[in-house]
Amino acid sequence: MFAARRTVNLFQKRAFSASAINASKVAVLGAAGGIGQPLSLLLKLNPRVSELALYDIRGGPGVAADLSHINTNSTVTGYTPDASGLHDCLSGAEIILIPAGVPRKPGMTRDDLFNTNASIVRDLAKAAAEAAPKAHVLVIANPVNSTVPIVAEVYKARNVYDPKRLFGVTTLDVVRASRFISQVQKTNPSGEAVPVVGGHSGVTIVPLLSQSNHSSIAGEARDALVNRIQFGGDEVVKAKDGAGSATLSMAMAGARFAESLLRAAQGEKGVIEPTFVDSPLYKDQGIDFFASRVELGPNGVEQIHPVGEISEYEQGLLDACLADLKKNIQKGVDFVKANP
Ligand SMILES: NC(=O)c1ccc[n+]([C@@H]2O[C@H](COP(=O)([O-])OP(=O)(O)OC[C@H]3O[C@@H](n4cnc5c(N)ncnc54)[C@H](O)[C@@H]3O)[C@@H](O)[C@H]2O)c1
Ligand SMILES: O=C(O)C[C@H](O)C(=O)O
Repeated sequence: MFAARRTVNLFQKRAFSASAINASKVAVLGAAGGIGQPLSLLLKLNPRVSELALYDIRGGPGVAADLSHINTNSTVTGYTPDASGLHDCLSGAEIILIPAGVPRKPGMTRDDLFNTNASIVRDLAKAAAEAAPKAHVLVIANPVNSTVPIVAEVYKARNVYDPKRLFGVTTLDVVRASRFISQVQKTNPSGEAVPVVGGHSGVTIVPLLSQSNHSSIAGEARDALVNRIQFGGDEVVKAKDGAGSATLSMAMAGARFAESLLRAAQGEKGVIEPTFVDSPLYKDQGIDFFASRVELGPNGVEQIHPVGEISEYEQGLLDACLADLKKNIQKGVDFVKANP
């Protein structure tokens, strides 16, 4: 009898301390969309998430009701644009993921989404800056090279900008890179790590095969692999034939990034993810944001890793990247200045 009671008490104590460590509210803005739904599903399955707050201009409560029946401990609440919906969704959030915005159709570049998505991201950033200024903001909406600077400008204008807490999600590029190289080399993708630096569109995506397990890939095989990694998004857009772009692989990549951030926030050391952040690496060339390997910590960015040694061929890719990136970043900054 005594032993049984003691077991229960120990269990309760362990359960309490686990939930205290893991209490994390995560908000998804655009939660009813192609990415938002599977991303929210993966977050519902993540035991590090204690509260899931789902916002969309349409359909948030339905997605929340559906996910709330899954037998994991986290609570799920759906919010609409009515009354204080967005504010309530964001309030108290530690992580805010933004997949809200329109996806590409065949023939479009990510930059073609700017006119629609810039104002969506700006308005969501305004709400986040007010309701949860200390949350980590993970921008998925394209064009990431411009939408991340948009969020930064919105936060700067409100004096709440913390460069360590703003991330452009470029995880899908390294997910693709490890998969594509494994297909060429006939290896297990989980053992492949190809650093991808720069930004998240076309030539701004710079895979560093020289730093992979297969540094000897050269010639046409190398060129084809680099091209596939840079334009992997187009493959999906073409295959979906007007019905959007990558959603399921993106949900996996976004959930992986959120999980890494939560692991780091909960004290794990040495958590490294590629991400597009406010970075010192090319500021001397007027480029304020750059994706490279970033060590994450409880306050977000802990350490930004340099690009490292690269081949002459990769230096050519990097030069092309930097030229485009500079324009993409400036476009986002100018947008907020002209449309505060
Ligand atoms: N970073 C990446 O690697 C990556 C990968 C894939 C897609 N994307 C981008 O993610 C975005 C979303 O893609 P998707 O396939 O989920 O699109 P989608 O159209 O399926 O879903 C977008 C959702 O956003 C919602 N939304 C629109 N305006 C909103 C607002 N103001 N507030 C809240 N919600 C709003 C819509 O109602 C919709 O549910 C696109 O811009 C796409 O290009 C980025
Ligand atoms: O290709 C797109 O437009 C979506 C996304 O950026 C991707 O890389 O799949």
